[in-house]
Amino acid sequence: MDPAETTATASVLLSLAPTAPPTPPPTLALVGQQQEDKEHQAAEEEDAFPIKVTMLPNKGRSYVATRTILPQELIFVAEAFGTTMCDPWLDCGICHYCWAEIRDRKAQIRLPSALTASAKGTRIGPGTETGSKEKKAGRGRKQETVMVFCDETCLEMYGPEVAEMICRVEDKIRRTWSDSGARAWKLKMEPCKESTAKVGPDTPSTSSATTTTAPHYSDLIKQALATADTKKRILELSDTDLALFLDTTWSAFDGLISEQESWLTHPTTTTASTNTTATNKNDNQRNTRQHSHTQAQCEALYPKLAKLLLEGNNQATIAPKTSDDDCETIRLISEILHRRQIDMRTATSGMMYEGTGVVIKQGRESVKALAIAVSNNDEKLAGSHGDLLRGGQRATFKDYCAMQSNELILFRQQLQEDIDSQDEQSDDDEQGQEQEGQDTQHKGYKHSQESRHDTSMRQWRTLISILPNHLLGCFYVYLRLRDAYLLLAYENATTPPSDTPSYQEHQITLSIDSTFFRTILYREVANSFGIRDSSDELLGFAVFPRASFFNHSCRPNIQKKRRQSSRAVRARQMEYWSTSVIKEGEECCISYGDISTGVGERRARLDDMYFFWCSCPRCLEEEELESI
Ligand SMILES: C[S@@+](CC[C@H](N)C(=O)[O-])C[C@H]1O[C@@H](n2cnc3c(N)ncnc32)[C@H](O)[C@@H]1O
Repeated sequence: MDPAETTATASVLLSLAPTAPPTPPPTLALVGQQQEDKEHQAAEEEDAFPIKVTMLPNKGRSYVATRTILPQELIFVAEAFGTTMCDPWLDCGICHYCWAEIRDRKAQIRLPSALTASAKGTRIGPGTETGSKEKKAGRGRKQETVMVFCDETCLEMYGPEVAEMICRVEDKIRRTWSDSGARAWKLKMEPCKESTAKVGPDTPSTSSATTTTAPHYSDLIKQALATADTKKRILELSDTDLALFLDTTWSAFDGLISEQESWLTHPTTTTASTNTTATNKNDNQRNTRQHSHTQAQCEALYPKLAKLLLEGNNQATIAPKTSDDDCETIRLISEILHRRQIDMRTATSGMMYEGTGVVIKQGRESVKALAIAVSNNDEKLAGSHGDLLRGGQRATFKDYCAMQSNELILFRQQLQEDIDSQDEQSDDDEQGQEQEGQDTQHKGYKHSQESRHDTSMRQWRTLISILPNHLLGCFYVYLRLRDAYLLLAYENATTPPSDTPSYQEHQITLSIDSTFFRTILYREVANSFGIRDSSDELLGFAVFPRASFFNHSCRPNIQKKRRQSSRAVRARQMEYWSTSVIKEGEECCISYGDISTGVGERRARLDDMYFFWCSCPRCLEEEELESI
């Protein structure tokens, strides 16, 4: 079958929207008829989708065939919800929306410089990139953060405000965290406030509007240590207890950060406009002084916090620059956060996706609840996924949350690696820590002279010393992101309205808390797909929530292909094709990366990267052959 032909057919199938029948008068007979029509339509739609999500023993959710599938059938097309381009390829002539190499340089649009003009009325001019492989290799990359798009259509599809936001976030992420800058802010070590200011994604971090009473971080640190006070004890925790331990640890981290943030002098838009319009010289001087002081504070806060919270007895040193890998992660998280906000806006305006927004717009708590529901109730969720598929191609944040979170398994893997790599000396340290932990718990009188803050900080250091380095790396990325959002929120609050960036007009909220951060971060792990160009070079990564239910087999019956981008098909989509006859009820599997190696190597790689020991028919056969 010709791929191009089936592509078109599948698009039609996937965008199957029920044709609205003329609205009849509400008589009982017609209500019955409508019901029948609906059932008929549902049965037809069921036919259109040859796969459904189901639970399989030891494999979690998986797609299985709902009918016999013939070879070379296009099963479905998934659209990326979040993407991130590998660092060396940024600004090298790959469109950030459709991921096509930009050949027609006249149609190239660049961000952020071109955005303001384009938002007002288009400035598409000749680009400066050649798009050559030499450039792609990363040579000649400029320092400024830019995103390039084929043209206005691609920019529009990507979302100009999201693109601008990502460029601005990236500029902040790449700033150097220097000691000299950090001197401007002295962390306040006064007795802590009892009520912890919680800054959530729906509460801009510079706003003091919402404060919820949450346990104080000092209690949370104690609670985490009471759950487990050595690496080995953490490893022994059940899933539920480990989840609680991580929740408590991250909440303590949030509490420590939020307390310091709450000491900042908050800039307000009122002050900003007063500053620009005041005729009184003294007022102007006072405001300018206050602003420059606050800006210095904002710039210094997070570098200081990183030193205070991540260094200490863990012998970690804080990198002044964010690594390229971390920038890629942050770009992905930012895009997903902003897409969620667009979902919310769409839901609020009641335009599309009924149902979805009702849950999501309630904010952080709903996402937490949703994440818990997903992990506790996979079966129920699996059942509802047929609806998601039928709903159309465009994924939403709810779909993203439905993906498997790999936080616990990744944490255990990293902790085990840390333990394995410990030498005898560190084993001694561990025993020392164990002793110290017990001392902290049972012989509190030893430190009776300490202030409450000092005690908390000492206990915090004990806590981070038993966490895997990988988690400290996640803490660092989180601080970087919050730092960027704080600085941007400050800029927004102090920018005169006429210079307001478009993302502010669109009300993209600049804030994140650890619940959202973890929700996004640990679902990307083992669920994202590499995006490659025609010569198989890795350009970046994308998350396709609805494709994330394909399990792996070393003898796959489904093949994924990047949808060829053209002016007619403007999308960053992945197609899934059958490669053989698949019987009704049979599992539909893709392969996760290279399967050309031997069984041992394959299994080790899958275990390391995707956290499972492959027992597919091919692995079992090869294992048996090897044992003969
Ligand atoms: C992209 S997700 C696939 C969907 C997943 N099963 C779920 O419930 O969301 C990848 C994860 O699925 C599981 N998985 C995939 N293929 C598997 C296989 N052949 N055997 C066991 N587990 C597998 C692993 O936990 C892996 O990290």
